[in-house]
Amino acid sequence: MAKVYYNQDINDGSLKSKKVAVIGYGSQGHAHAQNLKDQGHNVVVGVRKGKSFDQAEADGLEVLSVKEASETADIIMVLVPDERQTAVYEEEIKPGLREGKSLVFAHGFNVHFNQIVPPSDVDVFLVAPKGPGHLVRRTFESGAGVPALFAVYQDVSGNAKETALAYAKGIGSARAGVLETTFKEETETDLFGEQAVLCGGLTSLVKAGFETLVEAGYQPELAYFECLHELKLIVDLMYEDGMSGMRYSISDTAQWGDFVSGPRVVDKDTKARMKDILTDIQTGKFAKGWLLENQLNRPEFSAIERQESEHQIEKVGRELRSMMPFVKSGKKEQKEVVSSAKN
Ligand SMILES: NC(=O)C1=CN([C@@H]2O[C@H](COP(=O)(O)OP(=O)(O)OC[C@H]3O[C@@H](n4cnc5c(N)ncnc54)[C@H](OP(=O)(O)O)[C@@H]3O)[C@@H](O)[C@H]2O)C=CC1
Ligand SMILES: CC[C@](O)(C(C)=O)C(=O)O
Ligand SMILES: [Mg+2]
Ligand SMILES: [Mg+2]
Repeated sequence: MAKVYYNQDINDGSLKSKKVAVIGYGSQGHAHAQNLKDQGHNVVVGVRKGKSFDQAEADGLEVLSVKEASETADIIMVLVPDERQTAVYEEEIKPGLREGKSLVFAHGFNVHFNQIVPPSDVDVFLVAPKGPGHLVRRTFESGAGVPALFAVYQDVSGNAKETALAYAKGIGSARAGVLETTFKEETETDLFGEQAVLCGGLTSLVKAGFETLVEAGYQPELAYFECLHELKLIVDLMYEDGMSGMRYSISDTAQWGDFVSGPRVVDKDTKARMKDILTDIQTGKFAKGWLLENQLNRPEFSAIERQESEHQIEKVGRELRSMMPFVKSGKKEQKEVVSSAKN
């Protein structure tokens, strides 16, 4: 069994005397900065002028440029998008990265794929929450937490593991469980999970189900409720009590259909394709393609994003959700705070 660290296993005293720079104030950045601050840590946000800068100030945080924040902090957490990290690191973080400091990531991508080569006199580790940043904040505020992985890449001080665990506790992850890994394992499993199961696998499954019903003449609104809206309710049961817990709540008819039809949808060929996806991740083929797509200014990314937002399931969903005020948009909340801060 892997060792799982919880709050009571972690002494975060040493982190209290350090200054933490959270670079970037997006999905993960806003959650880390606010959670650490709420836990009594000394936090500065480093971000360029603009939307995020205004938001961080409106949230009551000390905000500096990336360069200034990196200069003043002992611990520098890099939370700008993966594809932009190398440029931001080279131009604005590296100059302030002196001996004795810690360079931290929430995903091992750039270090593992050799895009960022840290100097040899700093600690390098990652603390990677296993959940979207907006939920890292939301669960923290509700008294809970999102589990996280940590990995030490370089331990110059001899305290890198202690600091990583203290950081994980600071963002609330040790309320749920913190697990040790390596940069390689975190990077490859995170990419695999989001591509094959959590994001790519899921959206393709939902769309295929929706399209199958609509093409067979069923109402799109009904197909939306059946294939997307209800998914949360089913996943909530799995989150609470595992697959058998979910099956406890569904009808025996549904459970029999689950047993006999599920494996017809996800069969050995699907698993073989999952293995291909994993191979592309392990060999660096996926990373190379993603970095190239960004160098070209994201032509394919933008085209697919536009096409996806115009899919019938999205149009129907927007209409149906507007009639369910209890289904709150996390995105809307963020925008409202920014605009009210500017007014
Ligand atoms: N999203 C998630 O839930 C998860 C993310 N991670 C990892 O966390 C890291 C951050 O990802 P995520 O939170 O999604 O990132 P976001 O896309 O949400 O980050 C956007 C933030 O980065 C800032 N930014 C972008 N470019 C620059 C720049 N050139 N200079 C300064 N600031 C800049 C943006 O500022 P502006 O408003 O000015 O554009 C904004 O504050 C990644 O390594 C990711 O893999 C790990 C676990 C989950
Ligand atoms: C599942 C997507 C993720 O890996 C995450 C929220 O954990 C990401 O990179 O955003
Ligand atoms: Mg992830
Ligand atoms: Mg990820």
